[in-house]
Amino acid sequence: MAPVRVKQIEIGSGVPKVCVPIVGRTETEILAFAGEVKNSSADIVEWRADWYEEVLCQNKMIKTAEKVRQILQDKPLLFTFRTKKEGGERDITKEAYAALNGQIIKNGYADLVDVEFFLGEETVGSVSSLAREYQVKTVFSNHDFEKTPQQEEILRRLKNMERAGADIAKIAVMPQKAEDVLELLSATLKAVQSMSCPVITMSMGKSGMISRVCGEIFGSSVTFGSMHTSSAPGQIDIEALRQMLAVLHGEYIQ
Ligand SMILES: O=C1C[C@@](O)(C(=O)O)C[C@@H](O)[C@@H]1O
Repeated sequence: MAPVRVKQIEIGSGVPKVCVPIVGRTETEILAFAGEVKNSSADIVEWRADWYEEVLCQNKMIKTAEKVRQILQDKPLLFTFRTKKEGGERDITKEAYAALNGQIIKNGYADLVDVEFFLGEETVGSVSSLAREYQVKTVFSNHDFEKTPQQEEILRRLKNMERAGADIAKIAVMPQKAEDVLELLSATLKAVQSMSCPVITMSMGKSGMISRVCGEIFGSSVTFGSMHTSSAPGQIDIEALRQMLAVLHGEYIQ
């Protein structure tokens, strides 16, 4: 598997990289959050733009994006509009989704963009080819907030993302029982053994929390941690998460 370099960060080698989502509804909230994350130990910052109440107002959105970029300076930024269907805050047409991501990519406001895989070939293809042109990395993603598909299906989706041109392939699923967490971890291990792009996986909720700390062993290259507000169930506070990653990295072995 070949790691992906984004600014000073290498995704897909060593300790999983910690990504903290900015989840603010107003520009004031978003910029304050960006300031806090900038000064934290986060390796990557995700801006969950579907939370922003002005996200579909092009002028305001561009101005806010420019300010976020300025505040974060050299911290890698992942831009994400999560659709309602996959657990996000609002709906969007495919045209508006492609236009929004296009604006962010062309203006150089993000280092990585999240591309929802099930939006279909046309949208995924147009956003990802633009990203490639502007040297922005793509994280193809899929989320199931209800259940966990079988490991063969999880693996199939990750591989399809790679085949469709993802720089990084991501899937988040919800466990209904402990076996579901094993299913996700098993699929993750098989993915890193058979794919060439890094993968990001997580089992959500409390029982899936273990999957957010063991990426160094089973292969998930990024883990999402929270700073006072989380963007998905089961996210661990960034400081506690750092410690758990350090323990599993072997830093506390005597
Ligand atoms: O895709 C993901 C993963 C996530 O859903 C999680 O479970 O941590 C959180 C989202 O903000 C992010 O876009």
